[in-house]
Amino acid sequence: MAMALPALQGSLLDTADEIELHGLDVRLTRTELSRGAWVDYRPGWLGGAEQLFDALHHDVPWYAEKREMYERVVDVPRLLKFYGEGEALPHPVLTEARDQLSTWYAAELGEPFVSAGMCLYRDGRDSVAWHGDRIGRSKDQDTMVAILSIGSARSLMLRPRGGGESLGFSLGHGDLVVMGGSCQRTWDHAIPKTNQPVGPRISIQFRPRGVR
Ligand SMILES: O=C(O)CCC(=O)C(=O)O
Ligand SMILES: [Fe+2]
Repeated sequence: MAMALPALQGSLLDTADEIELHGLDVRLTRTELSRGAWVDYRPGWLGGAEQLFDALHHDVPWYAEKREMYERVVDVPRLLKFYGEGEALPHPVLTEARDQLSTWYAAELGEPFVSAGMCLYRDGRDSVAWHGDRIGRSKDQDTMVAILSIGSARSLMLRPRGGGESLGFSLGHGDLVVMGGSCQRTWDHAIPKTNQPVGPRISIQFRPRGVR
């Protein structure tokens, strides 16, 4: 039987979870991978991640993509939206996130993050297959790809290109991962499908100019 929540409890729940970024100066840990690749991980970077999820889920003009595979046209197993350099982002906290990342990594990266790619994984059947973000300069240059993750947690897996032991990060609920150094060309990453009953997840990938 459904129980009515006291009004006070409802309002407490609302105000406890404001959408806000925390700093990158705490709880950020770097994992050095092989061949000059590394990953930074900052759990809980964004507070109020579930509220931001609801806003983006509703406001972003998500589209489905198809691609050819073995001479058949198949659905890409996730929804997408891409915001290029200079395009307004669908929530002010994302502009703040991009700028905070640009400031934090300025010395190491030498240029700002400018684009925001977004993926919506509707359930455990949605995924992204093993790949590196190697369209553009990342094909032969070191760079960074920063991923803010909201909604349900999914595993981001990484493994050396050409084979080797993989490692994984559970990403959701406002967590940040930054893949850096040679990571895009010497390692691959994936969000595998899962049989677990998971809710939807949105990832926002910030990249510098000319990296895709
Ligand atoms: O959803 C993610 O965290 C990863 C997405 C990704 O690898 C990509 O869009 O290139
Ligand atoms: Fe990727």
